[in-house]
This record gives sequence, structure tokens and C-alpha cells, in this order.
Amino acid sequence: MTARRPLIAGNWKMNGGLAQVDGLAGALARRLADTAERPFDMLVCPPATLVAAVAGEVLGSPLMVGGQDCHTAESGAHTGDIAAAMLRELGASHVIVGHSERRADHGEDDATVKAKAEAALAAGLVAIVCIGETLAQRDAGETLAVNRRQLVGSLPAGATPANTVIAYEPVWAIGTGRTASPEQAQEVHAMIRQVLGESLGAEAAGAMRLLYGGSMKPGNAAELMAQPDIDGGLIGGASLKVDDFWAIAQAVQ
Ligand SMILES: O=C(CO)COP(=O)(O)O
Repeated sequence: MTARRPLIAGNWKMNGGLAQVDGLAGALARRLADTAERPFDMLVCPPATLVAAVAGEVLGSPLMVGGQDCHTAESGAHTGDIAAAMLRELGASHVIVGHSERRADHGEDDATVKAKAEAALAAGLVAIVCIGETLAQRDAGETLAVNRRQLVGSLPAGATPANTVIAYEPVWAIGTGRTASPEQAQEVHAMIRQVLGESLGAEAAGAMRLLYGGSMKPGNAAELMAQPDIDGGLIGGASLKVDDFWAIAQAVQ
């Protein structure tokens, strides 16, 4: 089995301002620089308005910067939208696509998410493709089927372990303080890796990073990331506090 380097990714969502450029991103970059042993990669995804400032702040440090969304097109008449290449030009290396909040708030379906992920790859960004079931779907016993459908429908053509990360984020666990149990998360992650194997082959599936997201905190990160198919976290609320985000990274074994 290929060793997968854990990825600790923070999704700031629509939070943060100029104060967080130094106070959050800068602080994390300094901690990373001061840490000799660092068995993980770390990424922050601030709002688009802060990507350039954060990228400038952390330049030369191991801390990576990503966007939270991109358009499917390279450019054009799409008021208010952002192209993947624009994020890349600012210094971003990653972009989140298909977050459940965007699927809900902006009606993004799997085909749109796939097109966004492909736009990200074309621009040289790593796509973090999000999937996850609602509580109603889980209660109806549809968890594995829903996640399989979303994964197959959202996976970009040309996905490799180097350019694509999958994030499993059960909608009912996001921002609720109610996290999936390690067993619940692992069950879905194992299915994801199996489905990836069917479309990409066993070697690529074994090397691709699968993140868990949904109320990941310092107190539950270790047991989640100890699961065989969980390779890090996509963290919302706890990524807005330097100490909490750092503590989650320290939970990597
Ligand atoms: O949606 C998430 C990350 O993308 C998870 O958010 P919380 O960590 O706040 O539950």
C-alpha cells in the first residue's frame, strides 16, 4: 500500500478578514517553519478576497493556500465568479469544489462539480472534491449509494493522486458539533477507495488522499485519522483558531 501523506486543510468559509492574514495564516506558517518533524501537509482556504494576501504572507513557508470554489469556465461573462487560473495566479495550489454548502446554496449538481474540478486541473490546481449525504439520506439507509453516486458523478476526468483529493463531509456533521463516528466515516472512506479503484485502478486509488470533514476537533481528530482510509481532515470551525487547527495537525500519527 502506498504511504499517503496526511493533509490538514482548513476551510474558512465566509469568515475572516485582513486580521486573519497574519493572525491565523501567518501564525500557522510560523509554527510550521519552527517544526522540525512535520508528517503532514497543511492548507488554508480563505475567502477569495484574502487569497492573495494570505499567499503573500505565507510565501516561502510550507503552508499552502487554496480557494473555496472556482467557475467551470476559463474566463467570460460570469459576474461575481472566479476562474481557477485566477486563483492559481494569486498563489493558490488547491481549490475546494462541490462543498455541500455550495451544492445547497447555489444548486451545484455533480456534473457542475465535475466540470469545476476539471477546470481546476486544467489550471494546475489540486481539486478537493467534496461529497456527503444528508441526515435524511443516512436515516433512509442511502449513505453508501448517495456517496457513490456523487463520487462517480463529480470525479474529474484525468484525476490522479497528485491532482485530486476527495473529501467526505456528511452534511449532518458540518457545523453541528455532531461528528461521524470513526466507524461511520471509515465505512464511507473504504467505499470511496473501492469506487476509485474501479475507475482509476488500484494503484491510483491506493495513493489518493481521502479527507474527512464535519465537526473535526482536537478531541476527535486522532481517532478519525487513525482509520485506515482517512488521510486527514477538511476542517471548518476549528480551522479558524490557530491552537485548535494546530492541535488537529498534531493528532496525525
Ligand atoms: O464543512 C466543513 C469543512 O469544509 C466542516 O465544517 P466544520 O468543521 O465547521 O463542521
